[in-house]
Amino acid sequence: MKIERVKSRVSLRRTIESGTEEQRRAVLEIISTVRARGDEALKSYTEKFDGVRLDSLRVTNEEIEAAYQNVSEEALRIIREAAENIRDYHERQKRESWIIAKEDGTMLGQKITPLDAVGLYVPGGTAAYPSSVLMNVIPAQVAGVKRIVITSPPNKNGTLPAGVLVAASELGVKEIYKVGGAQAIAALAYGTETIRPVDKIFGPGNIYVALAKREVFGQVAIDMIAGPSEIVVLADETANVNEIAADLLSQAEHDERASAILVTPSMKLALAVASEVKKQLETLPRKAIAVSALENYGAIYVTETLAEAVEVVNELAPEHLEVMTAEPMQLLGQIRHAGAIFLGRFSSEPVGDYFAGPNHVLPTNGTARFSSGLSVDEFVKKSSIIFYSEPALQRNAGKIAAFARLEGLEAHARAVEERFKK
Ligand SMILES: NC(=O)c1ccc[n+]([C@@H]2O[C@H](COP(=O)([O-])OP(=O)(O)OC[C@H]3O[C@@H](n4cnc5c(N)ncnc54)[C@H](O)[C@@H]3O)[C@@H](O)[C@H]2O)c1
Ligand SMILES: N[C@H](CO)Cc1c[nH]c[nH+]1
Ligand SMILES: [Zn+2]
Repeated sequence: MKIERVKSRVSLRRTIESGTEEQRRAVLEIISTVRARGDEALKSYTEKFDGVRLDSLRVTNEEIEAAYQNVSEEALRIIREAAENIRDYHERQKRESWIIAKEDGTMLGQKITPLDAVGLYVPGGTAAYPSSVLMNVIPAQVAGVKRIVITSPPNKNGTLPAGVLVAASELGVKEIYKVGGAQAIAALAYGTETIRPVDKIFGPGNIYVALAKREVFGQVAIDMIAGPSEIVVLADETANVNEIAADLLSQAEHDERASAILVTPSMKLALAVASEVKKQLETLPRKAIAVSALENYGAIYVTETLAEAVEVVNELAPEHLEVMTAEPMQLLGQIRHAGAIFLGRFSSEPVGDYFAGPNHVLPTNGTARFSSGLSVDEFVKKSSIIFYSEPALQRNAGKIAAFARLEGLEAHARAVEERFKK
């Protein structure tokens, strides 16, 4: 890993991928074909891109039962325990509707209503994560969403990964479709004979999925366009070199565009971590991916002081931040921008990816400066409630009408005055 001395003004912000002209055109064509030809379009795109002709798009009970045969008892127990932790954490995010009554009889409030139907896209390939099924479905359930749909591209045998099916089934998700790419997003947004449309689409995917989500935004809501994983470790000379190296690699192995950065005031630690990362890479099954990620998006930044290192972290605004210093709790107040903050040496990043309870869908590309991880809030909407009593309106009618006339909106003014015409 490259070692660089820095003060601040460092950035890991990559440009959000907008795809090539050809990819954008392909996505537009896929969406319009799905709108025109429905299920038949889904089946023919699945044949073309995923190499399998399906008779039926929906996952059957038999497929779910077969999936259970391919997941060990132990894995099942772990999925269940993780799900419990995730549910427990998200239950605390739940907001209640509220209403207040004033002395003059006015009542004001906010009504929380879950979305009716959401769709979760689970990417195919090696990135099919059962943990992401838990992280998206559980907040939806806690919010009270009634209809939760999962879509994912089938493999060549016409099935979905066993772990994904088992995780979905453990949560009671019944509507699962074997459709991937832009065609899946089009089906969720506009509907086909088999797939009824949803109100909001969640989940990551490749460039075709990302472009399709952007294209259908407006017809439906979307969560975010998530970028590749990122980790920043903030450490001082007291931190354990092997543990830092292992944690950096935990995110570098995700994707060739993943980013892993150490920020430290200790040159001694920087040198030791650089050499330990090299050593640990040798035995990693996903070495090629991690090497490429570290070459292009990895770095070790050395600052003069710990305070400067904290400033660099805030500049980076990483998806995941690990604080491995003598007193991690004392730095918490100074950290302004990070999707998730892992404190101390026993809070390794994968603890959050799988098990602790907070969501692992987090803001990337420096967007932690202004946005937050996935939560129950993204699965509800808020309606304001207004009840004005007669005396309350009488007392304020003149002011409201005057405000309306200030904007030149006479009908607004008259609507209020109509109540008190003599
Ligand atoms: N940020 C996260 O949390 C996170 C998590 C998991 C995966 N991911 C990302 O998800 C992606 C997974 O990618 P993937 O490709 O394996 O699976 P995917 O499910 O995203 O895409 C597969 C689909 O892409 C479509 N496709 C492929 N080639 C096409 C072409 N030439 N024209 C039109 N459509 C085409 C096909 O319909 C296919 O079904 C990766 O980019 C990975 O980084 C991100
Ligand atoms: N670290 C990823 C999000 O950045 C989530 C994940 C899923 N499985 C393993 N990790
Ligand atoms: Zn991860």
